[in-house]
Amino acid sequence: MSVTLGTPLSPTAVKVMLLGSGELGKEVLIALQRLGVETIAVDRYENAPGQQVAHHARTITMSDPAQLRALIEKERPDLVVPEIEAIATPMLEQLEAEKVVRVIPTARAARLTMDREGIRRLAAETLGLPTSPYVFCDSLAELQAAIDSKIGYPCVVKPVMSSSGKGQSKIDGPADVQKAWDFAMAGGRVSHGRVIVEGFIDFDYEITQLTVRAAGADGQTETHFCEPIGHVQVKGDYVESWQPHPMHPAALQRSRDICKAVTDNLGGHGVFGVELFVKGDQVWFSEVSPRPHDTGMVTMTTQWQSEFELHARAILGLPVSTALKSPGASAVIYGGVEATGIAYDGLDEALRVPQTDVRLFGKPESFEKRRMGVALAYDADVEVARRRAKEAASKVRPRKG
Ligand SMILES: Nc1ncnc2c1ncn2[C@@H]1O[C@H](COP(=O)(O)OP(=O)(O)OP(=O)(O)O)[C@@H](O)[C@H]1O
Ligand SMILES: NCC(=O)N[C@@H]1O[C@H](COP(=O)([O-])[O-])[C@@H](O)[C@H]1O
Ligand SMILES: [Mg+2]
Repeated sequence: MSVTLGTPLSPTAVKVMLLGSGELGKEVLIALQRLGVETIAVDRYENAPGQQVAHHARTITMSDPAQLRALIEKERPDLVVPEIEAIATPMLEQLEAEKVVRVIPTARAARLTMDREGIRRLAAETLGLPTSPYVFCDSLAELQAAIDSKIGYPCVVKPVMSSSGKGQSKIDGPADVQKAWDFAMAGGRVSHGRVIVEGFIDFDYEITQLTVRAAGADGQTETHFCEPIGHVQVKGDYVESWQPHPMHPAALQRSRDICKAVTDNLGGHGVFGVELFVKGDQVWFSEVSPRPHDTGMVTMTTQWQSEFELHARAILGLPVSTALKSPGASAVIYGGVEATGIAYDGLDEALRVPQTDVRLFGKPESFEKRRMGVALAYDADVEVARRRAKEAASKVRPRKG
């Protein structure tokens, strides 16, 4: 097997198009740039983080199949790399079937993980993996009936298409049901009017198990596992992550068996962020992103090859190493204000916290709870790293410009 790369902006260029160019895509694009790949960053708004570092920036409605086809046919990338869920994935399947483009990891994987229903039914019903009990509902009445007959309280309601906790809420009793329904209707990325209600899992901890499918020397696909990433979520959105998260060997083995089953089925090459809930030796599959994961930003300080470099290498057919460099942690920097073109005070103070680093994503518009940056810290002691990452994040003070 020999992989050939080219020169960007020349006839030999290998061209990669990112569909979604937020903070995760930006890092994948930087990793691709370092290998001399020609990059096209697509997003729904202008000056998205990844668009600021790519050769080409395009702004379209990615959930519109006609716009998506027109752009891909015009740019003719070698690879299309979905970075968010809300994409017209059936169109990607068509284009892949017509051999117009290769989709990472596969168009089918992008479709199945585009909403919660495809992946949940695959994991629970086709693969028989343990998940929370769940029902999909199209109305408030169906939601109430599902809770009364099957799910019970407490439970969690989420729009079928949403991420980073948007539209998600926990229901503790009958008084919360209407509110949760209304919140889900307002919070989905594409309004579908459909939700999943899940039984609440009272886990000890949750992890992201980054799983990489990459070509081995003989051309066969190999599966590699990163050290487990522990994280804390508030209102369904990650605020803190660390690596490695200590696990009982039986729970770790069970986790990796689940990851292998899911990623073997989804196929293709690249990084998968498999989210798992753990209680004692019991492990539940929650969901999977067929791409780098937000909690995996910690790998920018903990691994020799970050999850973004791993993704870039794997999709290009290059070898990967998931070796840990140092334990470490990440902590999110939220916008805190509603404004465009905000300023960030306190970077010097943040970086004076030992063994830390900061990424500011450069998002053109800030919202109170929009993730605008992340602080990273490494230390032999993961608890020290967690403290320092949080301290560094707290020193960065976003404000109106
Ligand atoms: N059934 C459940 N039981 C207990 N906690 C849950 C359940 N479902 C979700 N959560 C909590 O909410 C978090 C976010 O849920 P989930 O990953 O489904 O949302 P999301 O919007 O897809 O988030 P992201 O895009 O960041 O992965 C989980 O990491 C977990 O902390
Ligand atoms: N959990 C999924 C996730 O973290 N996705 C990341 O957030 C961006 C959207 O941010 P925005 O909502 O601030 O535009 C996405 O483009 C991706 O990088
Ligand atoms: Mg999640």
